[in-house]
Amino acid sequence: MWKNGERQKNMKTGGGGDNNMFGYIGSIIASFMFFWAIFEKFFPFQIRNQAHKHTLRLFSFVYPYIQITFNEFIGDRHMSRSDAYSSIENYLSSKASTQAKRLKGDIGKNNQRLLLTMDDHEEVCDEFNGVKLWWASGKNVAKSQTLSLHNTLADEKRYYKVTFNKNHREMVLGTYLDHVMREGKAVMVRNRQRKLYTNSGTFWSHVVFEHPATFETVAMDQELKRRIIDDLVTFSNSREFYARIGRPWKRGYLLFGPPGTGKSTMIAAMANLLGYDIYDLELTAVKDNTELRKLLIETSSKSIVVIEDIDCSLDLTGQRRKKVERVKEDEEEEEKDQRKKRQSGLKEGDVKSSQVTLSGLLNFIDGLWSACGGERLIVFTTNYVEKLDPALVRRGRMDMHIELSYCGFEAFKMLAKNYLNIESHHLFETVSELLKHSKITPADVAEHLMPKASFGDDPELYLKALIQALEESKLKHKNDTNNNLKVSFD
Ligand SMILES: Nc1ncnc2c1ncn2[C@@H]1O[C@H](COP(=O)(O)OP(=O)(O)OP(=O)(O)O)[C@@H](O)[C@H]1O
Ligand SMILES: [Mg+2]
Repeated sequence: MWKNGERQKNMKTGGGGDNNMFGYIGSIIASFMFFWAIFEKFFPFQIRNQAHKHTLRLFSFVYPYIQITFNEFIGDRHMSRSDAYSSIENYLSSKASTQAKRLKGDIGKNNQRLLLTMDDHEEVCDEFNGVKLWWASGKNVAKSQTLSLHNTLADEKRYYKVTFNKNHREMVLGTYLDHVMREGKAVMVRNRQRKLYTNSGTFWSHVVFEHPATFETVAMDQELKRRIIDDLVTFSNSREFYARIGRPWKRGYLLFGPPGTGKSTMIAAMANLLGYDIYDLELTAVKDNTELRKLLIETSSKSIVVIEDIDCSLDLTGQRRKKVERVKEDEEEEEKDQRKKRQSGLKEGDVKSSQVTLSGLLNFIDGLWSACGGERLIVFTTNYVEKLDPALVRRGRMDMHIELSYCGFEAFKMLAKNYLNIESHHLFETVSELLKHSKITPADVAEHLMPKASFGDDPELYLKALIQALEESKLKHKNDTNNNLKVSFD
């Protein structure tokens, strides 16, 4: 904790580049206070008022510091909590936990972690670009409204006050306070309870988002995984870059691959990596382009807008597919449609009246209003990438195309480590050979590695069951290839 004396000592020893003159500040202040006390006792109000004005002028002339106060509540009736105050509170929490002697702890309504802040009348020191600043918390207690004859309401007005040398005025008012606000908001975002939004009509409703998936648990090619993580992290740190080149701060990802290869799981891992909310946009529940635009405007910054199974949601000629009339291509898709309909609560009649078009969706992705809020990912998933209109997935709209495919040996090893807690086994070689000749998804492999009472803790039993499934899959794959050959000879 920084005391006033220490602050002055630091200024003298080069902390702020001042000379010895400031060593006398303490005694000057004490003398002023002494004279002021006498003055207040013997002179009338008008003279005192004038003298006060001049004293402040003189005081600010010799006082080498500047102070800025941030009040907790703003507005005439102090009804709303200041965003700046909340940002500072979050910004200072890490400093408070290491420097302050008295702390306050709380889990706010939307917080998922405990937030430690400094208690009233504590002080912490901060350093930015080699410049020292002192933050103090305080409160003014004013007795305001009288509730009854005997009761008074003590009105506590809390504030943060930052003190710094006047030589650094420009830097503090410019970059430093900007940095505090931004960092404070980032801490707030990291601490908040994240949400999963779904749309019904023009409204988003949400539940708390607590998906356990992380990139460590997603089984896939390691090199591809590293590239995706790098891309995401670079994106989230590129605010200035996007501002400089004049592009909205957003990035599009297209995830494609067969069912059960981890597309939805990866979206959850992305949200967990960056601490974003998810907006799961159900296009079949959106009436028209206007409604689509309205929904987008309501999404917040630091979020992922997801459209799952994009090929099922849009007719790629530009008109929405009429689901009721659509010829079902196979049983798998039919099941998916039923699921979508159930999720969105749509009746068949509703679907016919929907008019979201491909161009409406393109505007949704890169229209002017998509820039509102900033820092947003748009993720499409599909099982059939070849069915998508090239305009929809061109670079700039969908910046990164990620193929999630059948389970390879590397992905298997990751699943074995996560599910069975083993990194090697004599059966791994057999699994590796079989994986080369069978098409099995990570979801299927994971299913075989799920705990079973009859297998207990013995990894060998799980691996043997998996090997059997792989052999069956290999056989099926071989038969399918033979059948295809027969057709082509006819
Ligand atoms: N690559 C993977 N790594 C780890 N687990 C996976 C992976 N792929 C699938 N799984 C497991 O399988 C389940 C289904 O996966 P997920 O829902 O992500 O598939 P999907 O690709 O979205 O399928 P669909 O195309 O049908 O939506 C998940 O709960 C997850 O546990
Ligand atoms: Mg999915």
